Amino acid sequence: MEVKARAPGKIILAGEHAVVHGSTAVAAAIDLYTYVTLRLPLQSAAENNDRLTLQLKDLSLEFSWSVSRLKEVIPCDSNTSSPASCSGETLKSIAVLVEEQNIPEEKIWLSSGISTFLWLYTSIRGFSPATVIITTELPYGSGLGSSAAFCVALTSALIASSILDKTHREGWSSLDETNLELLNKWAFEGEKIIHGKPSGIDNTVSAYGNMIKFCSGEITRLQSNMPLRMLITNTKVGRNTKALVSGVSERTVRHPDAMKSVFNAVDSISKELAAIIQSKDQNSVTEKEESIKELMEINQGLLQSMGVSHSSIDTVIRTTLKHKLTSKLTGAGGGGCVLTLLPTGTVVDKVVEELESSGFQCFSASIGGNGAEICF
Ligand SMILES: Nc1ncnc2c1ncn2[C@@H]1O[C@H](COP(=O)(O)OP(=O)(O)O)[C@@H](O)[C@H]1O
Ligand SMILES: C[C@@](O)(CCOP(=O)(O)O)CC(=O)O
Ligand SMILES: [Mg+2]
Repeated sequence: MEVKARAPGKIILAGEHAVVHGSTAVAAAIDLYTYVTLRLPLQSAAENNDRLTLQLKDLSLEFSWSVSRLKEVIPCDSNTSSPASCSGETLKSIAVLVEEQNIPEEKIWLSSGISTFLWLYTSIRGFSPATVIITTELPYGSGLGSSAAFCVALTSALIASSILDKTHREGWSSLDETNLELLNKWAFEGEKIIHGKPSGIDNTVSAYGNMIKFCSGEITRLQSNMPLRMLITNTKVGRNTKALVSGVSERTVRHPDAMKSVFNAVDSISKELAAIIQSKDQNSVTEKEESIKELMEINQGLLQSMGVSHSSIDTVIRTTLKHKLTSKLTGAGGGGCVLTLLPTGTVVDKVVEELESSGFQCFSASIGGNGAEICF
Protein backbone atom coordinates (compact mmCIF):
# COMPACT_ATOMS: atom_id res chain seq x y z
CA MET A 1 0.00 0.00 0.00
CA GLU A 2 1.26 3.49 -0.80
CA VAL A 3 0.21 6.87 0.62
CA LYS A 4 1.59 10.22 -0.50
CA ALA A 5 1.45 13.55 1.32
CA ARG A 6 2.80 17.03 0.70
CA ALA A 7 3.09 20.14 2.84
CA PRO A 8 4.17 23.67 1.90
CA GLY A 9 6.89 25.91 3.20
CA LYS A 10 6.06 29.43 4.39
CA ILE A 11 7.16 33.00 4.64
CA ILE A 12 6.73 35.09 7.77
CA LEU A 13 5.61 38.57 6.75
CA ALA A 14 5.96 39.97 10.27
CA GLY A 15 6.57 38.77 13.80
CA GLU A 16 9.18 35.99 13.70
CA HIS A 17 10.96 35.37 17.04
CA ALA A 18 8.61 37.73 18.90
CA VAL A 19 5.87 35.14 18.22
CA VAL A 20 7.81 32.67 20.40
CA HIS A 21 7.37 35.19 23.24
CA GLY A 22 3.64 35.68 22.77
CA SER A 23 3.48 38.41 20.10
CA THR A 24 1.28 38.25 17.02
CA ALA A 25 2.85 37.18 13.71
CA VAL A 26 1.59 36.96 10.12
CA ALA A 27 2.63 34.08 7.86
CA ALA A 28 1.62 32.62 4.51
CA ALA A 29 2.08 29.28 2.80
CA ILE A 30 4.18 29.30 -0.39
CA ASP A 31 3.97 26.94 -3.35
CA LEU A 32 7.19 25.06 -2.56
CA TYR A 33 6.54 21.66 -1.00
CA THR A 34 8.03 18.74 0.88
CA TYR A 35 6.70 15.39 -0.41
CA VAL A 36 6.49 12.14 1.53
CA THR A 37 5.72 8.71 0.09
CA LEU A 38 4.92 6.04 2.66
CA ARG A 39 5.21 2.46 1.36
CA LEU A 40 3.80 -0.23 3.59
CA PRO A 41 4.58 -3.85 2.77
CA LEU A 42 1.67 -6.23 2.22
CA GLN A 43 0.83 -8.26 5.34
CA SER A 44 2.27 -11.45 3.79
CA ALA A 45 5.51 -9.71 2.83
CA ALA A 46 5.91 -7.92 6.17
CA GLU A 47 7.24 -11.08 7.82
CA ASN A 48 10.17 -11.12 5.40
CA ASN A 49 10.82 -7.41 5.67
CA ASP A 50 11.26 -6.11 9.17
CA ARG A 51 12.95 -2.82 8.37
CA LEU A 52 12.04 0.84 8.62
CA THR A 53 13.85 2.69 5.85
CA LEU A 54 14.09 6.44 5.29
CA GLN A 55 15.22 7.69 1.88
CA LEU A 56 16.13 11.36 1.47
CA LYS A 57 16.09 11.37 -2.32
CA ASP A 58 17.46 14.88 -2.97
CA LEU A 59 20.48 14.14 -0.83
CA SER A 60 20.90 10.55 -2.11
CA LEU A 61 20.90 9.31 1.47
CA GLU A 62 19.24 6.23 2.94
CA PHE A 63 18.90 5.24 6.59
CA SER A 64 17.51 1.93 7.77
CA TRP A 65 16.77 0.21 11.09
CA SER A 66 15.45 -3.25 11.86
CA VAL A 67 12.12 -3.10 13.65
CA SER A 68 13.55 -5.29 16.43
CA ARG A 69 16.36 -2.74 17.00
CA LEU A 70 13.79 0.08 17.22
CA LYS A 71 11.75 -1.91 19.78
CA GLU A 72 14.88 -2.59 21.79
CA VAL A 73 15.89 1.09 22.03
CA ILE A 74 12.77 3.28 21.86
CA PRO A 75 10.76 3.05 25.07
CA CYS A 76 7.43 4.03 23.59
CA ASP A 77 4.29 2.60 22.17
CA SER A 78 2.12 4.20 19.52
CA ASN A 79 -1.02 6.14 20.24
CA THR A 80 -1.96 7.95 17.06
CA SER A 81 -4.79 9.96 18.55
CA SER A 82 -2.99 11.57 21.49
CA PRO A 83 0.05 13.65 20.55
CA ALA A 84 2.69 13.61 23.27
CA SER A 85 6.06 15.28 23.75
CA CYS A 86 9.27 13.34 23.30
CA SER A 87 10.97 13.12 26.70
CA GLY A 88 14.66 13.98 27.06
CA GLU A 89 15.35 10.33 27.88
CA THR A 90 13.61 9.02 24.76
CA LEU A 91 15.41 11.61 22.65
CA LYS A 92 18.74 10.33 24.01
CA SER A 93 17.79 6.76 23.06
CA ILE A 94 16.76 7.88 19.59
CA ALA A 95 20.07 9.78 19.23
CA VAL A 96 21.86 6.43 19.63
CA LEU A 97 19.87 5.01 16.68
CA VAL A 98 20.71 8.08 14.60
CA GLU A 99 24.43 7.90 15.48
CA GLU A 100 24.53 4.26 14.35
CA GLN A 101 23.68 5.45 10.84
CA ASN A 102 27.01 7.28 10.40
CA ILE A 103 25.56 10.41 8.80
CA PRO A 104 28.27 12.09 6.67
CA GLU A 105 29.96 14.85 8.71
CA GLU A 106 28.94 17.59 6.23
CA LYS A 107 25.28 16.55 6.64
CA ILE A 108 25.30 16.27 10.43
CA TRP A 109 22.62 19.03 10.60
CA LEU A 110 20.19 16.32 9.46
CA SER A 111 20.47 14.51 12.82
CA SER A 112 17.58 16.43 14.42
CA GLY A 113 15.39 15.73 11.35
CA ILE A 114 16.15 12.01 11.50
CA SER A 115 15.49 11.88 15.25
CA THR A 116 12.18 13.62 14.58
CA PHE A 117 11.36 11.08 11.88
CA LEU A 118 11.96 8.15 14.27
CA TRP A 119 9.92 9.77 17.03
CA LEU A 120 6.93 10.66 14.83
CA TYR A 121 6.95 7.37 12.95
CA THR A 122 7.10 5.10 16.00
CA SER A 123 4.67 7.28 17.99
CA ILE A 124 2.03 7.29 15.26
CA ARG A 125 2.52 3.94 13.48
CA GLY A 126 4.31 1.93 16.15
CA PHE A 127 7.04 -0.56 15.33
CA SER A 128 5.98 -1.57 11.86
CA PRO A 129 8.10 -1.95 8.72
CA ALA A 130 7.87 0.62 5.93
CA THR A 131 9.85 2.62 3.42
CA VAL A 132 9.48 6.39 3.65
CA ILE A 133 10.70 8.45 0.72
CA ILE A 134 11.14 12.22 1.13
CA THR A 135 11.85 14.91 -1.44
CA THR A 136 11.68 18.66 -1.00
CA GLU A 137 11.59 21.83 -3.10
CA LEU A 138 12.58 23.90 -0.04
CA PRO A 139 16.12 24.89 0.82
CA TYR A 140 17.11 23.34 4.18
CA GLY A 141 17.62 25.67 7.13
CA SER A 142 16.92 28.90 5.22
CA GLY A 143 13.90 30.36 6.99
CA LEU A 144 11.25 28.97 4.65
CA GLY A 145 10.06 26.39 7.17
CA SER A 146 11.61 23.20 5.75
CA SER A 147 11.50 21.69 9.26
CA ALA A 148 7.76 22.33 9.62
CA ALA A 149 6.93 21.16 6.07
CA PHE A 150 8.88 17.98 6.81
CA CYS A 151 6.97 17.35 10.09
CA VAL A 152 3.58 18.20 8.55
CA ALA A 153 4.06 16.12 5.38
CA LEU A 154 5.32 13.17 7.40
CA THR A 155 2.49 13.25 9.96
CA SER A 156 -0.05 13.71 7.15
CA ALA A 157 1.19 10.54 5.44
CA LEU A 158 1.29 8.61 8.73
CA ILE A 159 -2.22 9.68 9.71
CA ALA A 160 -3.54 9.11 6.18
CA SER A 161 -2.26 5.53 6.32
CA SER A 162 -4.70 4.84 9.15
CA ILE A 163 -7.70 6.32 7.29
CA LEU A 164 -9.90 3.39 6.35
CA ASP A 165 -11.50 4.79 3.21
CA LYS A 166 -8.58 4.74 0.77
CA THR A 167 -10.72 4.95 -2.34
CA HIS A 168 -8.47 6.24 -5.09
CA ARG A 169 -9.10 9.90 -5.86
CA GLU A 170 -7.54 11.87 -8.67
CA GLY A 171 -4.81 14.25 -7.52
CA TRP A 172 -4.25 15.86 -4.14
CA SER A 173 -6.99 16.25 -1.56
CA SER A 174 -7.02 17.94 1.81
CA LEU A 175 -7.62 16.19 5.11
CA ASP A 176 -10.75 16.72 7.20
CA GLU A 177 -10.67 19.23 10.11
CA THR A 178 -10.25 16.54 12.78
CA ASN A 179 -7.26 14.96 11.08
CA LEU A 180 -5.78 18.39 10.27
CA GLU A 181 -5.92 19.34 13.92
CA LEU A 182 -4.40 16.01 14.93
CA LEU A 183 -1.55 16.11 12.43
CA ASN A 184 -0.80 19.72 13.32
CA LYS A 185 -0.41 18.75 17.00
CA TRP A 186 1.94 15.89 16.08
CA ALA A 187 3.91 18.16 13.73
CA PHE A 188 4.32 20.68 16.58
CA GLU A 189 5.80 17.90 18.73
CA GLY A 190 8.20 17.17 15.86
CA GLU A 191 9.14 20.85 15.54
CA LYS A 192 10.01 20.83 19.26
CA ILE A 193 12.76 18.28 18.57
CA ILE A 194 14.19 20.45 15.76
CA HIS A 195 13.58 23.98 17.17
CA GLY A 196 13.68 23.47 20.93
CA LYS A 197 10.96 26.05 21.62
CA PRO A 198 8.82 26.62 18.52
CA SER A 199 5.87 28.99 18.54
CA GLY A 200 3.85 26.61 16.34
CA ILE A 201 3.29 29.17 13.56
CA ASP A 202 5.33 27.25 10.95
CA ASN A 203 3.60 23.89 11.36
CA THR A 204 0.20 25.61 11.58
CA VAL A 205 0.55 27.56 8.32
CA SER A 206 2.03 24.49 6.61
CA ALA A 207 -0.91 22.35 7.78
CA TYR A 208 -3.72 24.84 7.09
CA GLY A 209 -2.22 26.83 4.21
CA ASN A 210 -3.50 30.32 3.27
CA MET A 211 -2.34 33.39 5.14
CA ILE A 212 -2.72 33.45 8.91
CA LYS A 213 -2.41 35.71 11.89
CA PHE A 214 -1.05 33.69 14.80
CA CYS A 215 -0.75 34.50 18.49
CA SER A 216 -0.08 32.01 21.33
CA GLY A 217 -1.59 29.14 19.35
CA GLU A 218 -4.66 31.12 18.27
CA ILE A 219 -5.13 31.14 14.49
CA THR A 220 -7.02 33.71 12.40
CA ARG A 221 -7.25 32.98 8.69
CA LEU A 222 -6.65 36.16 6.69
CA GLN A 223 -8.42 37.08 3.49
CA SER A 224 -6.12 39.30 1.48
CA ASN A 225 -7.82 42.21 -0.27
CA MET A 226 -4.78 43.42 -2.14
CA PRO A 227 -2.16 41.95 -4.45
CA LEU A 228 0.90 40.96 -2.43
CA ARG A 229 4.07 40.08 -4.30
CA MET A 230 7.34 39.24 -2.58
CA LEU A 231 10.75 38.44 -3.97
CA ILE A 232 12.56 35.81 -1.90
CA THR A 233 16.34 35.99 -1.77
CA ASN A 234 18.33 33.15 -0.28
CA THR A 235 21.62 34.48 1.09
CA LYS A 236 22.79 30.84 1.20
CA VAL A 237 24.32 31.57 4.60
CA GLY A 238 23.56 28.48 6.67
CA ARG A 239 22.07 28.85 10.12
CA ASN A 240 20.09 26.95 12.67
CA THR A 241 16.71 28.02 14.00
CA LYS A 242 17.20 26.34 17.39
CA ALA A 243 20.39 28.32 18.12
CA LEU A 244 18.86 31.64 16.98
CA VAL A 245 15.66 31.15 19.01
CA SER A 246 17.66 30.33 22.13
CA GLY A 247 19.90 33.38 21.52
CA VAL A 248 16.82 35.64 21.63
CA SER A 249 15.60 33.91 24.81
CA GLU A 250 18.97 34.48 26.47
CA ARG A 251 18.88 38.17 25.52
CA THR A 252 15.37 38.35 26.98
CA VAL A 253 16.60 36.89 30.27
CA ARG A 254 19.38 39.51 30.39
CA HIS A 255 17.17 42.50 29.43
CA PRO A 256 13.55 41.55 30.18
CA ASP A 257 12.06 45.07 30.14
CA ALA A 258 13.79 46.24 26.97
CA MET A 259 12.89 43.03 25.14
CA LYS A 260 9.30 43.22 26.31
CA SER A 261 9.03 46.59 24.58
CA VAL A 262 10.57 45.13 21.43
CA PHE A 263 8.07 42.24 21.43
CA ASN A 264 5.16 44.66 22.06
CA ALA A 265 6.25 46.78 19.09
CA VAL A 266 6.37 43.67 16.87
CA ASP A 267 2.91 42.68 18.07
CA SER A 268 1.56 46.08 16.92
CA ILE A 269 3.32 45.76 13.55
CA SER A 270 1.79 42.32 12.86
CA LYS A 271 -1.70 43.46 13.86
CA GLU A 272 -1.44 46.56 11.68
CA LEU A 273 -0.10 44.53 8.76
CA ALA A 274 -2.96 42.01 9.05
CA ALA A 275 -5.47 44.87 9.11
CA ILE A 276 -3.98 46.50 5.99
CA ILE A 277 -3.91 43.24 4.04
CA GLN A 278 -7.55 42.56 4.87
CA SER A 279 -8.82 46.11 4.63
CA LYS A 280 -11.62 46.72 2.13
CA ASP A 281 -11.43 50.48 2.48
CA GLN A 282 -10.93 52.86 -0.41
CA ASN A 283 -7.23 53.47 0.25
CA SER A 284 -5.35 53.00 -2.95
CA VAL A 285 -3.16 49.94 -3.29
CA THR A 286 -0.16 52.29 -3.46
CA GLU A 287 -0.98 53.72 -0.03
CA LYS A 288 -1.33 50.23 1.43
CA GLU A 289 1.96 49.18 -0.13
CA GLU A 290 3.67 52.26 1.33
CA SER A 291 2.40 51.31 4.80
CA ILE A 292 3.52 47.69 4.44
CA LYS A 293 6.95 48.88 3.30
CA GLU A 294 7.34 51.01 6.40
CA LEU A 295 6.14 48.22 8.71
CA MET A 296 8.66 45.81 7.16
CA GLU A 297 11.40 48.37 7.72
CA ILE A 298 10.47 48.81 11.39
CA ASN A 299 10.17 45.03 11.87
CA GLN A 300 13.64 44.51 10.37
CA GLY A 301 15.06 47.13 12.79
CA LEU A 302 13.51 45.26 15.71
CA LEU A 303 14.86 41.91 14.45
CA GLN A 304 18.27 43.59 14.33
CA SER A 305 17.84 44.58 17.96
CA MET A 306 17.00 40.94 18.83
CA GLY A 307 20.43 40.02 17.40
CA VAL A 308 19.18 37.80 14.56
CA SER A 309 20.23 39.76 11.48
CA HIS A 310 23.43 39.10 9.54
CA SER A 311 25.82 40.98 7.25
CA SER A 312 24.48 39.00 4.25
CA ILE A 313 20.96 40.18 5.11
CA ASP A 314 22.25 43.78 5.34
CA THR A 315 23.78 43.38 1.87
CA VAL A 316 20.42 42.26 0.42
CA ILE A 317 18.66 45.17 2.17
CA ARG A 318 21.19 47.71 0.81
CA THR A 319 21.07 46.27 -2.69
CA THR A 320 17.27 46.31 -2.89
CA LEU A 321 17.14 49.81 -1.40
CA LYS A 322 19.23 51.07 -4.34
CA HIS A 323 16.22 50.00 -6.44
CA LYS A 324 13.83 51.73 -3.98
CA LEU A 325 12.65 48.37 -2.61
CA THR A 326 12.25 47.41 1.04
CA SER A 327 13.35 44.09 2.54
CA LYS A 328 13.31 42.22 5.82
CA LEU A 329 14.60 38.85 6.91
CA THR A 330 12.06 36.02 7.11
CA GLY A 331 12.13 33.05 9.48
CA ALA A 332 14.88 32.76 12.06
CA GLY A 333 17.41 35.05 10.31
CA GLY A 334 21.17 34.75 10.91
CA GLY A 335 21.48 34.34 7.11
CA GLY A 336 18.79 32.34 5.33
CA CYS A 337 16.12 34.12 3.29
CA VAL A 338 15.11 37.77 2.90
CA LEU A 339 11.73 39.08 1.66
CA THR A 340 11.48 42.08 -0.64
CA LEU A 341 8.10 43.71 -1.20
CA LEU A 342 7.36 44.12 -4.89
CA PRO A 343 4.82 46.94 -5.21
CA THR A 344 2.46 46.77 -8.18
CA GLY A 345 4.27 47.37 -11.45
CA THR A 346 7.77 46.58 -10.10
CA VAL A 347 10.09 45.13 -12.72
CA VAL A 348 12.49 42.84 -10.88
CA ASP A 349 15.05 42.00 -13.58
CA LYS A 350 17.70 44.57 -12.60
CA VAL A 351 17.55 43.98 -8.84
CA VAL A 352 17.56 40.20 -9.31
CA GLU A 353 20.59 40.50 -11.60
CA GLU A 354 22.45 42.55 -8.99
CA LEU A 355 21.51 40.21 -6.12
CA GLU A 356 22.49 37.12 -8.08
CA SER A 357 25.79 38.68 -9.12
CA SER A 358 26.55 38.92 -5.37
CA GLY A 359 26.07 35.14 -5.11
CA PHE A 360 22.51 35.17 -3.76
CA GLN A 361 19.67 33.12 -5.21
CA CYS A 362 16.36 34.82 -6.01
CA PHE A 363 12.99 33.31 -6.61
CA SER A 364 9.37 34.32 -6.45
CA ALA A 365 6.73 32.06 -4.96
CA SER A 366 3.00 32.34 -4.97
CA ILE A 367 1.67 33.26 -1.52
CA GLY A 368 -1.27 31.87 0.44
CA GLY A 369 -1.88 28.53 -1.28
CA ASN A 370 -2.98 25.12 -0.01
CA GLY A 371 -1.83 23.46 3.17
CA ALA A 372 -1.20 19.75 3.77
CA GLU A 373 -2.66 17.36 1.21
CA ILE A 374 -2.71 13.62 0.66
CA CYS A 375 -3.00 11.32 -2.32
CA PHE A 376 -3.84 7.58 -2.37
N1 LIG B 1 13.30 17.00 4.08
C1 LIG B 1 13.93 16.90 5.26
N2 LIG B 1 14.44 15.72 5.67
C2 LIG B 1 15.06 15.60 6.86
N3 LIG B 1 15.23 16.62 7.73
C3 LIG B 1 14.75 17.80 7.39
C4 LIG B 1 14.07 18.01 6.15
N4 LIG B 1 13.71 19.29 6.09
C5 LIG B 1 14.14 19.86 7.23
N5 LIG B 1 14.77 18.99 8.02
C6 LIG B 1 15.35 19.24 9.34
O1 LIG B 1 15.09 20.59 9.67
C7 LIG B 1 16.31 21.32 9.87
C8 LIG B 1 16.17 22.72 9.34
O2 LIG B 1 15.20 23.39 10.12
P1 LIG B 1 15.35 24.86 10.62
O3 LIG B 1 16.71 25.11 11.19
O4 LIG B 1 14.19 25.11 11.47
O5 LIG B 1 15.25 25.74 9.27
P2 LIG B 1 14.00 25.92 8.29
O6 LIG B 1 12.82 25.35 8.97
O7 LIG B 1 13.89 27.39 8.10
O8 LIG B 1 14.36 25.26 7.02
C9 LIG B 1 17.37 20.51 9.14
O9 LIG B 1 18.64 20.71 9.73
C10 LIG B 1 16.88 19.07 9.33
O10 LIG B 1 17.28 18.56 10.56
C1 LIG C 1 12.03 32.24 14.50
C2 LIG C 1 10.65 31.58 14.39
O1 LIG C 1 9.67 32.59 14.66
C3 LIG C 1 10.42 31.07 12.96
C4 LIG C 1 11.44 30.07 12.50
O2 LIG C 1 11.23 29.71 11.14
P1 LIG C 1 12.33 28.90 10.34
O3 LIG C 1 12.59 27.60 11.06
O4 LIG C 1 13.58 29.73 10.29
O5 LIG C 1 11.75 28.66 8.97
C5 LIG C 1 10.56 30.48 15.42
C6 LIG C 1 9.14 30.00 15.70
O6 LIG C 1 8.17 30.76 15.56
O7 LIG C 1 9.01 28.84 16.13
MG1 LIG D 1 12.21 25.54 10.96
